Amino acid sequence: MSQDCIFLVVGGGIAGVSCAEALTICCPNQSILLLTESSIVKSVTNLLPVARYLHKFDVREINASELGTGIRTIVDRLAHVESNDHWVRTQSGLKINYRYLCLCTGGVPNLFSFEQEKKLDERIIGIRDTDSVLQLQKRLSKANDVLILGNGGIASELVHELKQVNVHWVIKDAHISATFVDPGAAEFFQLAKREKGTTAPVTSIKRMRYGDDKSKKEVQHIRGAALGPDWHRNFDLSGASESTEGILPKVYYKAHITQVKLQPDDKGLQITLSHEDASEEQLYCDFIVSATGVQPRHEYSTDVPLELAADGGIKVDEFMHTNLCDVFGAGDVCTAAWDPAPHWFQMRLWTQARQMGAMAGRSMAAVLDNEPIYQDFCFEIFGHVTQLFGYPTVLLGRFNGQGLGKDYELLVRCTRHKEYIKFVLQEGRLRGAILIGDTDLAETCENLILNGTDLTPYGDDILNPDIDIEDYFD
Ligand SMILES: Cc1cc2nc3c(=O)[nH]c(=O)nc-3n(C[C@H](O)[C@H](O)[C@H](O)COP(=O)(O)OP(=O)(O)OC[C@H]3O[C@@H](n4cnc5c(N)ncnc54)[C@H](O)[C@@H]3O)c2cc1C
Ligand SMILES: NC(=O)C1=CN([C@@H]2O[C@H](COP(=O)(O)OP(=O)(O)OC[C@H]3O[C@@H](n4cnc5c(N)ncnc54)[C@H](OP(=O)(O)O)[C@@H]3O)[C@@H](O)[C@H]2O)C=CC1
Repeated sequence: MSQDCIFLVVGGGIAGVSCAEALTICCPNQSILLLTESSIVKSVTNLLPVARYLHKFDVREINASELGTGIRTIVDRLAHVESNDHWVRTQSGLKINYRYLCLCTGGVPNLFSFEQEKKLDERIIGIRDTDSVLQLQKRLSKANDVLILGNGGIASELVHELKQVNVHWVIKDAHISATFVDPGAAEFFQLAKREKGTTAPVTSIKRMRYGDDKSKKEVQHIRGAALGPDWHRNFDLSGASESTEGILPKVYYKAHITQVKLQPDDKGLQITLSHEDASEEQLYCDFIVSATGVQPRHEYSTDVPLELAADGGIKVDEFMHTNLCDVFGAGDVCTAAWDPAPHWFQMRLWTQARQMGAMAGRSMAAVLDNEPIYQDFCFEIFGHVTQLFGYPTVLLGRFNGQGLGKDYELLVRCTRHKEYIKFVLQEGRLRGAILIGDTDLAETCENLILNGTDLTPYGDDILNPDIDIEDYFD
């Protein structure tokens, strides 16, 4: 049994669907086949520009059959790639001959694990797709205490969304949400949570020169694609403890789990945490949510070994080409192995999954048509639009001073409960920004970063709340 196509895209997440959609635009008359393990695929809707190169959008789950005309779909799992002969084999034994292949097989949670005891691992769960949230929901319904491990996107969302359960948040860092924000913004979020609706906004501006590099490092087997924005709105994430109403999550800073024991009668877990000063502390929980990052997922075999980066991702060049002939890659499964533009770096986010998927589609089309191709401008600047602790948040460029060493300044404007704005300046030029709240500054900041405008003459006025900086630079 075999099938033929010109373009074969594997994976029904944002990267795969964006790649297939780009191909329908570039090569409407060629056969495009999407091989997806799950019949539910992700599609981007309500794309809204927030700045010139920055968009926010919704992610919709649709049945694979509802994808645009021009995309054929097969629900099956990729098992083997024979790149020299241009065919793949699926788990069910189907052979698919292709001309160009794009691997968009995403990632799985990089779970914290106690391999020595399987029973303990059963109480450690990760969040990736709908099934995993249903599992979380089931466990929560009987839980009084939950431990959340990790300090990135999922942990920050869960800590804000869980109800009727004691939340123990264990982080390696000295401030919360360190993957995305700096200590100042973390404090802004915590104050907002503690003082919900109590005080009037007061604005303060501070300039700080960084003496040390505070930059953060960037960036089981589960089936469906990663969840979409606001995924938690569709699920009741309540625990079994009504007496916890209004109790804030307890944060364990600079802490590591050193021991996990099952309590007698299968009652839950006894956890030992160790701190930087070598002190130890015990806590009890029903289960652990391991929100500890993503591992690229590529379980299929290949005739020629895929070249992998240190983080396990498939290495791709600026045109999303892997080391295998006519094989491309996009999204969470791959690692950007090109020399990046000064304001861009990779993070495993759906914005980048979409951009990489579309870039891969255009590159494959260009190779088929023997046309020149240039890297898309979106790879010139890192941009991320999200919500953290209920606040709209925009991250631009090297927003945490990533890769800038010790030689940068921070200019911060904070209005309690309203907004937190941080500019990262190097030699008077804006290199990155964190914009929390409805700041309307995204486009201005994007322009300032890309144009490299010298802001030295404006001094701290650049963030003076009485000056409209959008007008300033018009
Ligand atoms: C809970 C959660 C919240 C998130 N929130 C945000 C957010 O607010 N903002 C943001 O920017 N990002 C967020 N992300 C990250 C974002 O979802 C991912 O970066 C993005 O979806 C990755 O898309 P992808 O297409 O590369 O991978 P995936 O979505 O993982 O899709 C991969 C697809 O490939 C399929 N597949 C895998 N192996 C095979 C195979 N062998 N054969 C066939 N098919 C296969 C899978 O079934 C899946 O459909 C979140 C992630 C999670 C888990
Ligand atoms: N709003 C958004 O934009 C959201 C984005 N996402 C994305 O979804 C993906 C999965 O989210 P998530 O799992 O939160 O991943 P993230 O990469 O965002 O965060 C992982 C966190 O876990 C920490 N960590 C890693 N290993 C350990 C360990 N063994 N013990 C303790 N801490 C550890 C990391 O610290 P360190 O960095 O120091 O290694 C980091 O703080 C990510 O790509 C994320 O960007 C998810 C939810 C929301």
